[in-house]
Amino acid sequence: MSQPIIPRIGIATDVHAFDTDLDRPLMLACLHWPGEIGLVGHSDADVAAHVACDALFSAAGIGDLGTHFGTGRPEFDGASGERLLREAVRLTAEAGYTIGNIAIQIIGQKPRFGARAAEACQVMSDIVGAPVAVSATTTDHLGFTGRNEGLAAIATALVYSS
Ligand SMILES: Nc1ccn([C@@H]2O[C@H](COP(=O)(O)O)[C@@H](O)[C@H]2O)c(=O)n1
Ligand SMILES: C[C@@]1(CO)OP(=O)(O)OP(=O)(O)OC[C@H]1O
Repeated sequence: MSQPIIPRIGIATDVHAFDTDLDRPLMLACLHWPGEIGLVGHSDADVAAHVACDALFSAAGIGDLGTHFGTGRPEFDGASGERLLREAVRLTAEAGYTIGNIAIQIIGQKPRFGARAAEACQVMSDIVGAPVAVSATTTDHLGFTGRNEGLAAIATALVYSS
């Protein structure tokens, strides 16, 4: 008798502060956001791409962002969210898992995400090779995201044994 396929869920959170260098470009959900202030990080600090990677690692049970892209890995200094996400997809497959979907929620006042949400979903889905849904919410001006000090993101991912 064939074994049932039991999917595995992963969860992740990430936070990055807005840069005090007002010229740093904002990369968010694998898109460039002209006119918006960028986030601080060793990489391009794409908080949405990072949570997607971390949720995949969590679902596959293969560690976390620091395990694979830690600051002890200088080859990832300045890496784009897209590069990290492609590598996370490769590592997930290498661990024997197919990706079902990823859901990401960005938390912050700015940028207003809605106008480019469909574009972000398409770009990230193309990179991952499975549906990626990206949405956004504010905290009604409460907390560090409410004060525009940075962005947070949370994500879940579902994978199943290939
Ligand atoms: N950075 C953001 C945050 C929110 N949105 C959109 O606004 C809707 C309402 O957000 P509340 O936090 O006020 O409930 C939300 O559902 C998003 O559609 C956005 O585009 N960008
Ligand atoms: C991506 C890495 C490595 O370049 O750096 P950051 O861009 O600072 O991102 P973060 O989400 O803080 O942690 C993961 C790091 O390993």
